[in-house]
Amino acid sequence: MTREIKICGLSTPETVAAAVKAGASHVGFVHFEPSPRHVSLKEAASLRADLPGGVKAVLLLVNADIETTATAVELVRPDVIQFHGSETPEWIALVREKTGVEAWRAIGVRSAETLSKSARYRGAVDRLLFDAPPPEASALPGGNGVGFDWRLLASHDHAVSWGLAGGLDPDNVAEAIRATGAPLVDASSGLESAPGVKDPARIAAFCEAARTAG
Ligand SMILES: O=C(O)c1ccccc1NCC(=O)[C@H](O)[C@H](O)COP(=O)(O)O
Repeated sequence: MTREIKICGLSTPETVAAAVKAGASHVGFVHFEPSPRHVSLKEAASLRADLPGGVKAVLLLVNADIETTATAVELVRPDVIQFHGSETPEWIALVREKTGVEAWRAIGVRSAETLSKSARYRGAVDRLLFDAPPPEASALPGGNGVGFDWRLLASHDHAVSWGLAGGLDPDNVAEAIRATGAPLVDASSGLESAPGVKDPARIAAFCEAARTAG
């Protein structure tokens, strides 16, 4: 199995190029103004335009309304929309049907019950991204550099394609893969030298560690 690697929260051509060079299968662009990784739709479109064919563009939206979602798809032409708020299966299924764009839903994993309840997205999404929940009410919905108990995933019967996120970095990603068997890994803040500032060396190290994990 070729493990997929998503580098999220990219905002410059140089770091997008670093992710591509490192072998990322997906690059993520966050369109959510409170995030230090926020990019405008025009910036996301420009970054996306330079991607080679084999690397997919993931646009991160958080409870975006229909106008923003439609404009985002028209401008950015993402390969994937990652819904990272409280979006329902019905909403995601509607957007997916109307736009034809692959749909992921991030799930903040608090317990085994969270995982079992995520089955309600089956048929509405193409992938679930299991992430840590926001550490406190004031935190961002994602990109917090926080992990969760990977053991919950080891015993979960996955009904939907999935990926692992939350506090991953070059030093722990191999262990995360060994512990969960994740077919896709996703990282953001653990690859930064400062909030929103991606470090090309950490991107390369993360991709290498993920690629060579057992
Ligand atoms: O990265 C952000 O700033 C962000 C803000 C709002 C919603 C989602 C966000 N990131 C989504 C991702 O897919 C992150 O890669 C994921 O949450 C893992 O982040 P990290 O724990 O920092 O690696």
